[in-house]
Amino acid sequence: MTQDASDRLKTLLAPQEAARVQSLRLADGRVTIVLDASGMDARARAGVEASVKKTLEAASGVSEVRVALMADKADAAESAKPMQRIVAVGSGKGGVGKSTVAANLAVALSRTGRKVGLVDADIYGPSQARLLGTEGQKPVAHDNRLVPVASHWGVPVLSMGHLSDPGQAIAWRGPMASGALTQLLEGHWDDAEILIVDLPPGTGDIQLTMLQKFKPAGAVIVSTPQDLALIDATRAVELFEKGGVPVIGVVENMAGYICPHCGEVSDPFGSGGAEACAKTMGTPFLGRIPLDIAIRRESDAGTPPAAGEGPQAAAFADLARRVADWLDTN
Ligand SMILES: Nc1ncnc2c1ncn2[C@@H]1O[C@H](COP(=O)(O)OP(=O)(O)OP(=O)(O)O)[C@@H](O)[C@H]1O
Repeated sequence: MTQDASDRLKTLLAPQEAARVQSLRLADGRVTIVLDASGMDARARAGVEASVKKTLEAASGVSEVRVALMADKADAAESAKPMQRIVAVGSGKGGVGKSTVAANLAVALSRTGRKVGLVDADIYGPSQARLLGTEGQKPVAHDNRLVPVASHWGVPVLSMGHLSDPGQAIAWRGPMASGALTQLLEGHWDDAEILIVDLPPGTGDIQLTMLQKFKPAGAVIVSTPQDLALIDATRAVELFEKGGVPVIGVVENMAGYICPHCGEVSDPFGSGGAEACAKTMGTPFLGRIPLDIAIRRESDAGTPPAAGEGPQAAAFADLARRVADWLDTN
């Protein structure tokens, strides 16, 4: 290829792309271009690669474009890691189904093809080992870090429930509990793009450690429709917002009970409260999960309903889609 042809192709690139060109060759219509990608994260690399490819493919005399991105070793190691984002699932109040929503959100996101891990940060009342059917499995340590336990549902998980005996009460003080949370979060989550973290209810040490140390990308708040639960949900939203963690939205769980015998829908806890509450707070509403005996039964059996078919799975798939959309655009 002549220098002229090389220069001509280079001038087609945006100046910031042209500045990164280390070599550019054209042979038999095929362009091989090497770019210096030092200091760029994975997203920026992908963006530059796509843009350069598109520009050169449109040039006359070019039938194929091969882009190679070169970086120093530290950069290359960093770019090999997938961008991992933490989504915290919280609630102001216990028993509203936060763990159930966290487990099924993880499974539903994984069904969309994303690589998802699940951390049970509910140190005092861990339930994810049961919900994902991994009770009795013990994580091994590698390089002083825990290796997540594989589950049947494509979602690896780490929980205090894997480390303590079932039914054993954990009575740690705040700093110890925060230390345990750190170990769970700093496990070998290398493959996970999204880490769903099931927080304990309320606004204590664990939540603060979580916000300060691990900076979740966003938080999902779970509430039932009763007024009292909603007041607590408002507090949870405030905690995250004060901590600089954007609230992805509020989910209403245990909404609308469908009688398994006659099919009549009733609202034992009221209905629409979480949507109205989200509106008042200016927070997105992420949808409703029905109060359904099948959800409790399947969850207790370690078979997350989100992994199945039918309306329960559809409700969690809908939630997962909203969370994924949020992550893609924020
Ligand atoms: N939509 C639902 N329909 C029926 N049962 C549900 C639903 N959501 C949760 N449950 C049941 O409610 C109980 C409490 O749920 P879960 O443990 O998820 O709540 P939690 O908010 O995480 O509680 P904790 O504060 O103890 O961590 C469980 O038995 C669970 O199976």
